[in-house]
Amino acid sequence: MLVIEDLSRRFGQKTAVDRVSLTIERGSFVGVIGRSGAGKSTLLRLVNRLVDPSAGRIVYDGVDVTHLRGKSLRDWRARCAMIFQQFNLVGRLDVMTNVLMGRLSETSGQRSLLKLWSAQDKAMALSALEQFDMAGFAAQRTEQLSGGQQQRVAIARALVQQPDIILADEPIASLDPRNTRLVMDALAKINRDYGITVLCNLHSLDLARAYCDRLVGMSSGQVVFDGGPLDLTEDVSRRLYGLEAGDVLEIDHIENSRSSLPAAFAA
Ligand SMILES: Nc1ncnc2c1ncn2[C@@H]1O[C@H](COP(=O)(O)OP(=O)(O)OP(=O)(O)O)[C@@H](O)[C@H]1O
Repeated sequence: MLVIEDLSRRFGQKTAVDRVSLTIERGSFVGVIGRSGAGKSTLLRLVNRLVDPSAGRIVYDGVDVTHLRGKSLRDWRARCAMIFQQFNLVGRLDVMTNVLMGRLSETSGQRSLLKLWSAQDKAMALSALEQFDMAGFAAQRTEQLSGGQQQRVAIARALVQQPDIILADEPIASLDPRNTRLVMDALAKINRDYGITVLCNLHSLDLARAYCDRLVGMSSGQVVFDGGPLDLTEDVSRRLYGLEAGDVLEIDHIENSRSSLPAAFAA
């Protein structure tokens, strides 16, 4: 279980994340939603300590990871794999090598420098690629793949890391609808088949409702909504995105629109 307690991060005068407290159950698929600048990316980066908090704590399975350093920090980062909007793959290397990079924390520095991956690591990488229909591209240079294919390679790399948590920061932001579905399906598969907790920042409310079992809405660094997909009514969405009645929302298919706000919305 991941427990975030009163977590804040300031950048100069700006408070990007403001006293956020959340308890994330193991195996859940949590969507983090909210306007641009709401603090979603910073929250994910705080969890795997790419950004250090100004205040608050992050506790995983009873262990405080807020101030880890050195090897303990590297171990923690290996347990929470990050997936980025821009894939962060090495384009000139082949797909297989990129996936094997996910095994780096388990491989000695010398062996990884010499690319002496074990047979077990290679089998694991190939199996991960197979799961996302990417095994046929194993020997291809990564930069020759489409965006959606590259993101599936990034997800395979995250999977071989054998993480407890996947932090996906707008993983489908630059993809077309078909690739968007393939990438979201890949994350759903990881979550379902391996019980890996997924925290995923999303701009699309339709996707958030379709894939996540819990939605956390942020505004000005604070959590202002925390509920299930059905709680995300049109009223809630309008408040979250600060829209006036009549503005066009990207969610057109909300069936259960109610005028009263559910308890999940912290007024
Ligand atoms: N390294 C930084 N230095 C200064 N300000 C930052 C830094 N990182 C984030 N911020 C600010 O913190 C606020 C939250 O940014 P963040 O990227 O977390 O929001 P977001 O909800 O992920 O936005 P988007 O959906 O556009 O990615 C913004 O006002 C941003 O400008």
